[in-house]
Amino acid sequence: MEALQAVKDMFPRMSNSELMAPVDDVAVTTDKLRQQLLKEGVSESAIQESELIMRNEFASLQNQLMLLKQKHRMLMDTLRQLETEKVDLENTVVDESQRQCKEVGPSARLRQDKYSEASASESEDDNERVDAAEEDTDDEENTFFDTRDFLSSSSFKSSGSDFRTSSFSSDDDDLYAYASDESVDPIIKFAGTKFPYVKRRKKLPNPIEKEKGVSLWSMIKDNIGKDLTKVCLPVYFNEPLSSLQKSFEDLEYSYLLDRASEWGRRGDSLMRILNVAAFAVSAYASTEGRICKPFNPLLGETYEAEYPDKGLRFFSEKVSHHPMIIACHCEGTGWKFSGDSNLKSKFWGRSIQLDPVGILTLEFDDGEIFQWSKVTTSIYNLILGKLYCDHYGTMRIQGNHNYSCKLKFKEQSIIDRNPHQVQGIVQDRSGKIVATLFGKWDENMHYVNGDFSSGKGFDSLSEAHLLWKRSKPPKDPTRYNLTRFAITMNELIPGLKDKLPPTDSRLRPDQRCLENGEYDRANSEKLRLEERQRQARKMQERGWKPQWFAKEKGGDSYHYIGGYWEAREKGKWEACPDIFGHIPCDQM
Ligand SMILES: CC(C)CCC[C@@H](C)[C@H]1CC[C@H]2[C@@H]3CC=C4C[C@@H](O)CC[C@]4(C)[C@H]3CC[C@]12C
Repeated sequence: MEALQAVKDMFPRMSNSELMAPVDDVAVTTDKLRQQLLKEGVSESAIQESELIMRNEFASLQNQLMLLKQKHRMLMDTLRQLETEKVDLENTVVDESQRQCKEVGPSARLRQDKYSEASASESEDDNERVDAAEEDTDDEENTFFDTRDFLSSSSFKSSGSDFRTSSFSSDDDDLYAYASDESVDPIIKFAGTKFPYVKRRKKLPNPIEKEKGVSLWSMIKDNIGKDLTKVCLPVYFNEPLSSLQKSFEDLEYSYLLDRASEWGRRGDSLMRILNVAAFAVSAYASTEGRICKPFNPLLGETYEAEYPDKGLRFFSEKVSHHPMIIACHCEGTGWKFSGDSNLKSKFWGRSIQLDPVGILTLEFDDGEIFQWSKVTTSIYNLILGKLYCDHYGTMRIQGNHNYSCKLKFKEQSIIDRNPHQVQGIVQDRSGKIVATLFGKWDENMHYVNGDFSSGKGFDSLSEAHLLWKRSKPPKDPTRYNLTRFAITMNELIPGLKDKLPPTDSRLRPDQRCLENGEYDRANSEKLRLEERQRQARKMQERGWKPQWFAKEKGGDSYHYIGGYWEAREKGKWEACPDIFGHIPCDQM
């Protein structure tokens, strides 16, 4: 926050009237010139000609000045707009770091020690960059060998043809990547693929209005004259998904959990944790090339995703506005996944660093539990250049049985020819490394048995197995760059609308308008809801409680209290307020 303030102070704030004021009339007089020329005995006509020349010269100078002033004004507005975006982004994804520091509860402390150290030091010295990845001074080597070189070598066997199922349309093949490894049991191969087919859309609706140009200026001019703090970021920067829906994106590759469940059932806990690790990495795949902001859900907004085609149902709710926390709960086939997410941010001028706080928990029906936290994400080029994000740091997947896993996400450097690398190891209770993982968070993950964490011995290596491969992008990519899975998330499939509570993200009007390409309406609806959301803090202070999640006794994390699907069965939504409509006076 301090850093943000410091940067803000760097921008001089001129009032709009100052900026728009016409250039003061520069009085140009030729009197002195005339007198001089008269003294020299120059003729009247020559004097008049000289005066004309002078006046013309000044007029063109004045024109140039006006143009410069106009350019200056545009630049100032651009700067202001950029500043607004920054602040808005902060508000959406971030919350007061101090508040969070104070609120570090037992569950947060459960996380890896190094990580908590990093967050604690933040309040002491906000300006010192604490790099979770660098901080990790573990015994193992930190070197990242070049997986690309390795993957392209002839010793690598498991790429080639991936597993395909016939029960899916041609569009859906490629979904369940699996090594062409004959030894893999077909039951494992088929785990997570034998679910009923549900017809879902393959593209977003065609935009009703023409897409607006990417020009920042087109948006700036709409905001001229507004108080900086009241300017809301135009909907143009949003993608037609809420953060609640975005959290469901982590489950795109849920078949990895189905496989993990099946492996464990057969007593192979190593294969189980390898699939869990691949799942944890796969959650990042959809962030590549995504540069729009998800909608910030309203307090109490919910999102349900019933996906029998993936053998799961997912539910999420925004449980707190300050700090912004989203809780989710997902029931799969043989497993349950839950967590709450809250982002701590640091602003570095041209980039923003987001540190997710909170633990994700995966519990298999046989009682095996895995817990991990997400790594740091940074968004670069906020001011100039192409916006992109990177994920880096160490992720520890802690299991309650035999194995635990450590995954390192390599931080991208400016000249990195091979970014997005992830490498990991699986250790047994005694600390022995039993398997090595490697890949890229936006491409694939492989494993080899044994310890290859130093990268040595890879030449002689003949067996690397594919665990996960990112599925191909949609046929009709939009400017939001949504994955095929994300495209399905805001769809109101036939019959669904009647079953939803009034709090579901799919019913949020501005988001729906944006999806339909009605940009102007989307903007005005967004303004209305944002105005409404300003009441949220007050509501929370007056003891507002989430509907479907509750804080653990003495803990800090939210847990699903149940009842959502039961209420849905009965259509009992009386307790769900109409959050997208107009606010009743008694709640103001
Ligand atoms: C509008 C302009 C200025 C900014 C656009 C910012 C985009 C790139 C930001 C806004 C919110 C961000 C997301 C917020 C939260 C998470 C969860 C984290 O565990 C992985 C990264 C991820 C998924 C972020 C990816 C980048 C993201 C989508």
